[in-house]
Amino acid sequence: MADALTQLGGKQLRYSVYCSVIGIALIFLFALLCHFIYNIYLHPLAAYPGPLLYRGSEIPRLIQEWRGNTVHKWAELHEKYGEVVRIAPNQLSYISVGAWQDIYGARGISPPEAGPGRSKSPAFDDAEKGSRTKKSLAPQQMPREELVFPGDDFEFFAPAKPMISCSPVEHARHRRAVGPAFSDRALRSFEPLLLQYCGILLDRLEEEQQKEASKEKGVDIMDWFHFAMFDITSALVFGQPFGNMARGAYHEWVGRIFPGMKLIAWSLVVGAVPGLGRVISRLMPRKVVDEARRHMQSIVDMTDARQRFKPHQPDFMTYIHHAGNFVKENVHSSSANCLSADELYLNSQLLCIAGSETTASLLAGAVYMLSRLENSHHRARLVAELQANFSLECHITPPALVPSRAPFLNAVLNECLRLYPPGAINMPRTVPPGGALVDRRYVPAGSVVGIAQFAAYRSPRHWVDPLTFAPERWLAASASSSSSSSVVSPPYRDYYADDRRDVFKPFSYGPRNCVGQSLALAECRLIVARLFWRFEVCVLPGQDTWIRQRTFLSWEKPTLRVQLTRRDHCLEADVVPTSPPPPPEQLQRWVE
Ligand code: HEM
Repeated sequence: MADALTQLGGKQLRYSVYCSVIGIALIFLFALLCHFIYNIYLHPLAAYPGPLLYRGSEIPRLIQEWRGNTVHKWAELHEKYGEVVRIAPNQLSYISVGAWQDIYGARGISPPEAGPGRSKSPAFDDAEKGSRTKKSLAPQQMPREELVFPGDDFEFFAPAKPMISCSPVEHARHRRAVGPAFSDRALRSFEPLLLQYCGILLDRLEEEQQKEASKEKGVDIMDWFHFAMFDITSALVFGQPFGNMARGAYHEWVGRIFPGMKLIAWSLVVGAVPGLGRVISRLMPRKVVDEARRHMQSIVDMTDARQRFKPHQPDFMTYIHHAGNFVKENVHSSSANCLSADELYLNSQLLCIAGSETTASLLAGAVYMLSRLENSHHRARLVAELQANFSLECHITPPALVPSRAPFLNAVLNECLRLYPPGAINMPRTVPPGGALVDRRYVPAGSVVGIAQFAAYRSPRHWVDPLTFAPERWLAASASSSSSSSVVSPPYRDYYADDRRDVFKPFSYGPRNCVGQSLALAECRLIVARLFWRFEVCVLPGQDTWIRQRTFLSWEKPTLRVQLTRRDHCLEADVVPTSPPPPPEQLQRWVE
């Protein structure tokens, strides 16, 4: 009897536990449903178009981020829904020309436009007042979206931030401190270093190609572009290279970058789910956290080591203003122009990654595009331009490759940046208090907005034959903007006349645009020109889908196998500079 009663009591208890769990789950689902319905019908962004699930819930966007599929998905959605798409309840993606100025421009908040059917929003009055009062404190720009990492384990040197994610006021100081390293004078002084590393890259590629194993398998030029660009940038940041090219393998620090990017991208997805971030951070294996700490410690060691010696040629640190290794305060006044030690470490890491990953993408994109069978006439035209201009490889220098002197080379690079932009993911900004007009429509404060470069550059709304690799479209641009019409044949000029070239800003725009643009272009022009001058480059079969890549902060680039054959014209030629490079003050300009 007692047993039966206990059994009955146990059953009842289990029953009431089940009921409570089901009840809580139902309440939770009901709350989610209400939130979904609110997002669809009542949210301030309710009037913006987009797929139902994306408008109602954050989950579909997070799934795309997790899968590394955002750039392709946003391109698909823009084709379906137009120039602005609501990709999450609180987030808008744009591909229109006007959005560049409104989101990234120095005046993040545009003046309201009076016009038919466009009433001035009361919220906009606040925005205008706000912008007037704040003007004296900071240049008006939309702040970057605050990224949420799970836990504090990956927030090294907090509260210091690197220039790419600091507040608008701090950002101006960072740019003043770092800017001199990218001045015309500084860039000219880096020329000997670029020539030296470009020479090493080509020689090492040639050695690799001659190895028995490479006869069939070819050379993985993707790895070699990574080796070279991380070597160049580390030589510029730390005064000495990582030594990837010398070793023919990744330096330990560089090797951690690629899985690290994926981990950061996934951490941001996890961090975006309320509550989940904390849980995951507690469960995060200590090994991962220790690895991240070691990674950051290497940056500190390399940056500190650079302060103790003077490299034999100028580098970024020759020009960057910083407050010395042990000064961590007193640099935060808005009129200062130097970095604290922590900021220097964070910016060293930023420069190292931003300066290498992106250029390696552009170089690989150029090799892939030019080597495709259907583009062989473009490759022939590039080689013809190089052969007409240069009889020796050592004559190919950054000043000799500016657009006015090597128009087709520059057109090729532009076309690669269009079809395969290294900064492909949306660069998110948060609309400041008071709201903003983006592309002539009001967007409330707190919304996240950004341009989808990949989608914008492949949209038939903006480009004639958008998916065709056609460097001529850029020659048409230069022909119409200059008096010289001899560089382009008339049919091209007419055919691509409707291209919206003003939407093309692969280095972004405004106060937070790419500080390394001129350096990046000089590096890529030099390497592509010398590579195609010296070698016939042939991508091995079976790699047609190489360009269909996922993105985890940057492109996840697979191997790219090529065969390199030295051209006849340089069998006998002198490919090594015979005289030492001239001193920097005698070098010509290579920024136009
Ligand atoms: C083809 C090569 C490159 C491309 C396409 C590119 C593109 C970009 C883009 C789109 C941004 C804006 C990112 C954002 O707002 O979220 C950016 C920022 C930046 N880039 Fe580049 N970049 C390239 C090469 C370089 C190089 C060579 C360096 C330096 C060595 C560099 C250093 C930076 C830095 C420091 C920032 C942050 C600027 C700031 O926040 O003020 N980049 N880049």
